[in-house]
Amino acid sequence: MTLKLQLENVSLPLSEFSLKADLTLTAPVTGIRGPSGAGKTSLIEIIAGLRRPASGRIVLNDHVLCDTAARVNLAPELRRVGYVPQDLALFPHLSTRANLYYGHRPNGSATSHADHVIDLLEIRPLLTRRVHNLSGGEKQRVALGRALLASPQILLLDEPLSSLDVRLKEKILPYLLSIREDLHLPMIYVTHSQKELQTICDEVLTVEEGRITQATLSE
Ligand SMILES: Nc1ncnc2c1ncn2[C@@H]1O[C@H](COP(=O)(O)OP(=O)(O)OP(=O)(O)O)[C@@H](O)[C@H]1O
Repeated sequence: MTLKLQLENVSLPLSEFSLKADLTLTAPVTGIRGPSGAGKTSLIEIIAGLRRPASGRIVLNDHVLCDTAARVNLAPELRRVGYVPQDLALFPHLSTRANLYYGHRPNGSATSHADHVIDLLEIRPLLTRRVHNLSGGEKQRVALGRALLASPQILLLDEPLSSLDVRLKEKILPYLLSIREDLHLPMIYVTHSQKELQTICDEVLTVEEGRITQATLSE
C-alpha cells in the first residue's frame, strides 16, 4: 500500500507551546522521536482524529480527514487510521475475540483478512481468553490485531514496545516487521529507541517543543 499523508499548516496549542506540522509523509514507515512532552502523542492523536487542531488540513491518500477552514473533521472511525495507544485501550472484561472484532471493517475479502491477521500475530489460541488474563506481550498483539482488523490505510503506533521487558521486545518486534513486510501497511512509529528506528523505519522525524524536523536514521 502506498502512502501520501499531508499535514498542511496544522497547529495545535498545547500547554507550553503549539505543535506545528507542515509536511507530507510518503515513506512506508516513518519514525517519530523526541524528548518527553515534545508533542509526539499529540501529533499522532491529531491524525487519528482524537484531537482537533486549531487550524490546518490533513489529507490521507487524497481523502480529506480534517480541514478547519472548511469545518471538516472526520470522526476517528471514519478515517481508515489504525491507532494503538501507549496504554493499548483494550476492554479487559471482554474476550480477545470481542476486542479484536470491536472495530472490524470487512475489506472485501473479510474472512481471509481477519484470519491472516490472527495467524500473522499468532493470537488464534487466545481468542476465547479474557484480555485481563493475558500477558503484556499477548495484549500488545491483540491491540495490534484490533487496529489491523479495521482495515486501516495507515497504522499509528505510540511507543509500542516501551512497556515491555527486553525479552518481550525481542518477541514483538518480528510481528511489527511482519506487518511491514507481509501486509505492506504504512506506519508512523513513535519511539525513543534508536535500535527500533533503525530496524523498522525508513525515515525519521524529530519533534522538539512542537516543532517537527527531518532527521537521519544514523543520528
Ligand atoms: N489536552 C492537552 N492540552 C494542553 N496541553 C496538553 C494536552 N495534552 C498534553 N499536553 C501537553 O503537551 C505537551 C506534549 O504532550 P505529548 O503527550 O504530545 O508529548 P509526547 O512527546 O508524546 O511525550 P512522551 O514521550 O512523554 O509520551 C506536554 O507538555 C503535555 O503536558
